[in-house]
Amino acid sequence: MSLELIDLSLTAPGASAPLFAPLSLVVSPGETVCLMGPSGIGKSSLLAHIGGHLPRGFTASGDVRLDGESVTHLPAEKRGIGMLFQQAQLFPHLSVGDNLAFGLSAQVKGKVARRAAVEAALEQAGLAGMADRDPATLSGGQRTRAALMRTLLARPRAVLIDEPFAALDAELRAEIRSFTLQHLQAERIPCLMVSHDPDDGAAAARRIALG
Ligand SMILES: Nc1ncnc2c1ncn2[C@@H]1O[C@H](COP(=O)(O)OP(=O)(O)OP(=O)(O)O)[C@@H](O)[C@H]1O
Repeated sequence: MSLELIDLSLTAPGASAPLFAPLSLVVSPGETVCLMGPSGIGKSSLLAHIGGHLPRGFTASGDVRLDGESVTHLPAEKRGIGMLFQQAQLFPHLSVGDNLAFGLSAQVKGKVARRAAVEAALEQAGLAGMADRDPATLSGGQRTRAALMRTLLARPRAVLIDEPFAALDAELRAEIRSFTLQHLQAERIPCLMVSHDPDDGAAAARRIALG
């Protein structure tokens, strides 16, 4: 799987000029590219655009391709792109296991197979036995790992992450960062990560600056 951006450019509502110079980039299978740049340059808006969630009023030009196929005109739910944010968003009304099952690809059929896939993902994330827990009872690091597993279970074609480790303390941040990047690499999923943290940049395969 690869994620390709071709001459991508965004203009904020009411602005007369694009936010940044046209961006062209290929993110290879399993590669994580860290996107850096000053506050307000449009990093989060760029991720939103790639994911198909660009807020109303923005205009965009250029193309987003997955494995060479243009997805620019597809709605978000048809792109197969997973997103992870700073506040690991688990549904508070569902158990941890049901949160992961919610992400699980429809390709996994049957109750038993789906439960086994969730159990295996929990175990990989060091969350074995926590399927029935309420997300509010998890630590920040456990929540982030659970959110990552929910994203991976959907078998995304690419993953976009926005400041995903910023809310964690320094020690946990390093652990969760390497856990996340290793999983994306193992699954050969291309990843674009927005971060201000130089350690995130150093852990990524490449760094690019918007400007
Ligand atoms: N709904 C909106 N209407 C008008 N302008 C907006 C809207 N949302 C964002 N912007 C503007 O678009 C620009 C890009 O915002 P964005 O959040 O993508 O930047 P960023 O690089 O992610 O910033 P930060 O690093 O501070 O999170 C900013 O200048 C912001 O003011």
